[in-house]
Amino acid sequence: MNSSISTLPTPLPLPADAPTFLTEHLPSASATVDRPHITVTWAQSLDSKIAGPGGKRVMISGPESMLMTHWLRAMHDAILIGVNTLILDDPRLQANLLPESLAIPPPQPLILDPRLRFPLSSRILAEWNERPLDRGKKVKQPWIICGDDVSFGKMEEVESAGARVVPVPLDEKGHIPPSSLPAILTSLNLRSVMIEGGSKILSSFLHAPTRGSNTSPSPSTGGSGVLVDSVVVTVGPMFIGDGIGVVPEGEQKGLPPLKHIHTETMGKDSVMVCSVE
Ligand SMILES: NC(=O)C1=CN([C@@H]2O[C@H](COP(=O)(O)OP(=O)(O)OC[C@H]3O[C@@H](n4cnc5c(N)ncnc54)[C@H](O)[C@@H]3O)[C@@H](O)[C@H]2O)C=CC1
Ligand SMILES: Nc1nc(O)c(N)c(N[C@@H]2O[C@H](COP(=O)(O)O)[C@@H](O)[C@H]2O)n1
Repeated sequence: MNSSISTLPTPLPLPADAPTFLTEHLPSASATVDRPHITVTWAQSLDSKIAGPGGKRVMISGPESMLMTHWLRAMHDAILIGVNTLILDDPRLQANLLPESLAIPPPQPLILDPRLRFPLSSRILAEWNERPLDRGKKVKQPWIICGDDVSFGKMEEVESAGARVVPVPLDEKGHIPPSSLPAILTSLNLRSVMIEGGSKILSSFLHAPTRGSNTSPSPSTGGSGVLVDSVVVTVGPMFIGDGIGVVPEGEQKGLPPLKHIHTETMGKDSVMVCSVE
């Protein structure tokens, strides 16, 4: 729909209070629009669940690691979730736990939504529409990546409601192809993205083999063909039992080898930073 390139403000240099293990190991500061950095992140229980039965949201992260997640959000130009997470959790996707005095802008929300099921009642859209003075500072416009076969009328309806619609070709599964994400980010002038879930999105991006042959290795991880550069996982000391796994049932095979970079204890939780080999 709206094909104009957006201009993002240069992010503020991150203040000293960001966790050093993030600033040291996550290269979003050195990422470029031509070679965007892709971080995949989630919070899981000891039995590898990210939500409860029926996708019910569970607070896995304690206050310390949740604050870390908001720093992570602030360190990326964009935050990406699947449409099911939007529908089930109705998240805000801001960096609102960071001290207000630092005036750190939130990441750009990107929703992968092939059929454009985006609920017009969603909180991210309401906050964008209802807080005009906070635009760009505390709230960002939701950008919805959908299939290019969605009807023009539907796209127009969502754009009239205040979101931006970005149509792209779908793959044979009817998904946004993970391999197309770097080019999508480049076209949207975004240097880095934090993929936050849910389960189907985590699986599809972690299984994605390559970024394409014409891209150079990440300067910081050295990873050559891999799509995902960094993985940041919060592990909370709890069992969820029945619930949504990190990846859906039957998709545990073929996940990539990881290289451990750092583990930090944050309150009750462990936070692991890895690169993808
Ligand atoms: N603990 C945590 O860190 C997090 C937990 N969650 C939980 O995840 C659950 C939702 O997960 P899911 O149902 O798996 O939905 P999801 O949020 O992964 O969305 C899946 C949908 O995204 C669309 N999609 C577009 N491109 C895709 C691609 N390349 N691959 C896969 N899907 C693609 C499809 O329409 C698909 O149905 C919720 O219960 C939520 O609470 C979500 C984020 C973080
Ligand atoms: N880091 C983390 N820890 C948990 O325990 C979680 N349940 C999640 N969930 C993710 O956070 C989103 C909600 O974010 P807002 O606070 O509303 O911005 C939710 O949709 C999941 O993506 N994350």
